[in-house]
Amino acid sequence: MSSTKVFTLEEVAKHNTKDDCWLIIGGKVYISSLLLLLPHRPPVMADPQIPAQDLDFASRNQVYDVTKFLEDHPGGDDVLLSSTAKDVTDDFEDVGHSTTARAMMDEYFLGDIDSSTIPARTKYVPPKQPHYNQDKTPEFIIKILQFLVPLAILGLAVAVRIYTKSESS
Ligand code: HEM
Repeated sequence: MSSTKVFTLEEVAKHNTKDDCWLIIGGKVYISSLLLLLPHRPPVMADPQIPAQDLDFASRNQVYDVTKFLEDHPGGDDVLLSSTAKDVTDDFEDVGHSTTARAMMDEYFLGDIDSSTIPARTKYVPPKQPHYNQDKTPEFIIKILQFLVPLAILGLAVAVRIYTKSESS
């Protein structure tokens, strides 16, 4: 049995101040033979509670107590304080934290989060756009005509002028 503590989102959310700041950051946990290999992090032993069918890929969110790190965080304490009470894995990854940063995390590790307490992400559905006409042909024809019609009128005028001149002479 794993001795890692498991917290609910509600429990973690209570720790959201400068004097007591917990974060939920996860990662893709790849399992190779009996080891869980978290990218850029030292391998940890496979959790026997993870069902066998999930053994080639599993996702595990973890809870970190970063209270002591707030002042030293190179990205500032504000960003950490506004990262409480939610899964900030994507934000953490978007910053592109270095391997050094990832190695530091072990120092602040508290336990796992019960992922069933984290609300499922809502998938972004783009609003329906009015049908966009990909066919540019009519626009193109109008542009050509705008150029050709005055040219044709000019040509006609020149032709009439030449004709009337030759008639009179
Ligand atoms: C235990 C958790 C965390 C640790 C140990 C940590 C550590 C670090 C370290 C060492 C850096 C310096 C750059 C690097 O080496 O990558 C850094 C930068 C930064 N971190 Fe974190 N961080 C943590 C969580 C977070 C979270 C949750 C956010 C929020 C999204 C965040 C946002 C930033 C930002 C914005 C920078 C500045 C990046 C830059 O200036 O290029 N960090 N962090």
